[in-house]
Amino acid sequence: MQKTFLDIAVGVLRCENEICLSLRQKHQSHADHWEFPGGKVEAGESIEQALKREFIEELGVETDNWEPLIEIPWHYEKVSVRLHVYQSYDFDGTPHGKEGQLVRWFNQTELKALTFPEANQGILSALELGDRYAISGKFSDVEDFSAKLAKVLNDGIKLIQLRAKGLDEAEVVKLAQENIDAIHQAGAKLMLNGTPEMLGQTQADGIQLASNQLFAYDARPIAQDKLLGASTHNQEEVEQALKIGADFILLSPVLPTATHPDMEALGWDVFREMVKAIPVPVFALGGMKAERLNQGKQNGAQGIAAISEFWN
Ligand SMILES: Nc1nc2c([nH]c(=O)n2[C@H]2C[C@H](O)[C@@H](COP(=O)(O)OP(=O)(O)OP(=O)(O)O)O2)c(=O)[nH]1
Repeated sequence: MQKTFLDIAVGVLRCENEICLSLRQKHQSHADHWEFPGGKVEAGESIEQALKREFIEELGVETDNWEPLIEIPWHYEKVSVRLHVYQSYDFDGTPHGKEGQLVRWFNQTELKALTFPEANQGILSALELGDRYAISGKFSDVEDFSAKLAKVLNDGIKLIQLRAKGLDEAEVVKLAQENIDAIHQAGAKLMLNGTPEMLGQTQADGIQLASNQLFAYDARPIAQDKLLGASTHNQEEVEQALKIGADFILLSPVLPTATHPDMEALGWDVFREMVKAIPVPVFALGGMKAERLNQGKQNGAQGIAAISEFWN
């Protein structure tokens, strides 16, 4: 049976590193949970119009320039919602709880410790991850790896996957440890293409599970405070990735790619339809070039992932 979703406009209002939240009240569902202000989209309203109205009604501030961040479909016990999450830095006035609710600014790093409605996990991931994901490609030796990594960091890329198929596990762990300080100093995060055990031996930020690894687990294989990325190519793999609590998904190949000439490309139309049903950020992989970033976002992606485009 097709469920009807209630469209909810959700606004991440930002001021430098801080984000404005309000506390849901006793008479509401998800009482005492923090939320990004917003509410139901009324008939005939665009998301931006709904956000402007809600922020005036609930927080007494005029807002503008809302940009899409992520769309989250979610089934609660009594209602199914589609959260249309937008963000903006543009507001006039001081947000305050016009309906008696507590309103507070939080530093982005504080959000993980707060209690939100379940659907918000994907919003937190979307805020944490950038919009470009670099996957390491060929390198001749350790020095060459570090030089190529330095270029990626210099380009402002904040999410990097260490993928080195020619090395054994101990060598990958060593390479990760040798480069982790440079990555963290640049404000970036390192994902290991490897196992939970390897993650435990490094200070990397998370693991990227290959599609054939996903089915080895029934539940999330790493701690909540680490990032779990899942590589997928079809609906079945996406469902398994969500079942084991992936924080974000790589979906490929979106376009034909020289690395996997045997695989049929999904194309943007299929990609967009699949993303619509996924409640966490999705990176488009396969044939990605920097200039495709906007196209990816228009098709619902968090951003694009690539080897050759970023690693050279
Ligand atoms: N505004 C907002 N709503 C959220 C967030 N996360 C989340 O799951 N939701 C859900 C909770 C509600 O089911 C719905 C918001 O609808 P609403 O804000 O008009 O609902 P409401 O206060 O009248 O409360 P209720 O009907 O759910 O009790 O979206 C969030 O971060 N912000």
